[in-house]
Amino acid sequence: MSESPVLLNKHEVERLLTYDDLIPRLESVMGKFSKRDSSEIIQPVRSVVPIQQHNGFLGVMPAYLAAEGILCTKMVTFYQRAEGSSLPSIQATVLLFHPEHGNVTAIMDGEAITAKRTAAVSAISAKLFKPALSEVLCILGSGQQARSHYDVFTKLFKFKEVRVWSRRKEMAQRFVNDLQDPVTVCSSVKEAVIGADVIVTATGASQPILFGEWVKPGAHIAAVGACRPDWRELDDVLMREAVVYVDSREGATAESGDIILSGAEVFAELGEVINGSFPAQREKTTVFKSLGMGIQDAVSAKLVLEKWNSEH
Ligand SMILES: NC(=O)C1=CN([C@@H]2O[C@H](COP(=O)(O)OP(=O)(O)OC[C@H]3O[C@@H](n4cnc5c(N)ncnc54)[C@H](O)[C@@H]3O)[C@@H](O)[C@H]2O)C=CC1
Ligand SMILES: O=C([O-])C1=[NH+]CCC1
Repeated sequence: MSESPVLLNKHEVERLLTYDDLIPRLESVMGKFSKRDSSEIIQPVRSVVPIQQHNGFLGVMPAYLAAEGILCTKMVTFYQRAEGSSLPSIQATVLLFHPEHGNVTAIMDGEAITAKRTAAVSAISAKLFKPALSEVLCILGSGQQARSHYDVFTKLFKFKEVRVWSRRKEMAQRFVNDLQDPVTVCSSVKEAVIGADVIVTATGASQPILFGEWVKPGAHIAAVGACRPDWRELDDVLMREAVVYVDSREGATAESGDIILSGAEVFAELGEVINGSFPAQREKTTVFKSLGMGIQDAVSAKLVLEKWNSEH
């Protein structure tokens, strides 16, 4: 009879998962993934069950990392919520299994993992693609992802100015009120992005909100929202003019409306740049289109469990 799984709630996962530990593991696993060695990593494209009646979907995200001994799946729901709803848009649970025996070893909250690993991967993209002189950070959206991106981007990089825009100005104001450092609240997307060197799009938009004509040449955009084949955050001009990087080519061509509907060409995966097989075109305008990957959840969950085990 196997031992009962460890149960970890959001508070515990948040406490145990630090960006300093997470970033190197994500860099390593993204690099390995891009080598496409199926004896090392198996990660199918996310299975998605649309719940059209309620503006949501259920995604199942399994992954097996042989060398690391990680067998994992995340189950995640995303519901487009009314502004100010008390329920989060993303709710998730992550299961870790014993790869040899198949029993569940841990069941943990996936909200904190999703928030932190997505922001950490965007930060890796910014490290590689942002202009050498990056003074202005702009965040579009004021939800969970906006906050985790603010946290890790301002932890890793020094900006002279940080701007935030949200659909309702009071939500942007609420976001800023929670922070220690000054952040400019902008009244329009245009005002927020003009002159910005790094732009994070982390909204629930399903139509473009960011237009290429406003974007400073050479800027880097970490595009986190619009994770359905018919949803957009970025317009055709931006998608076609920028050098487009993705987390996974298969995920991007199956799920990203920004890529599918604009017809933009994917230049490389983040992992291919990490591996040195494709260049980081830092001097050009770059888009990193993130959809999220099971391997990112898997290494995050393993890290959380290792930390928890070291304390018990
Ligand atoms: N790439 C990835 O790995 C991940 C992507 N996501 C995506 O990131 C986005 C943000 O997620 P959360 O921060 O968790 O959600 P959230 O609900 O906490 O925040 C959503 C933000 O988008 C804004 N928004 C909603 N609809 C909008 C519209 N039509 N136009 C402009 N702004 C709009 C809201 O005002 C809010 O500021 C979602 O699209 C979600 O699917 C979430 C998790 C992982
Ligand atoms: O990777 C992820 O968990 C998600 N991507 C888009 C919605 C949830």
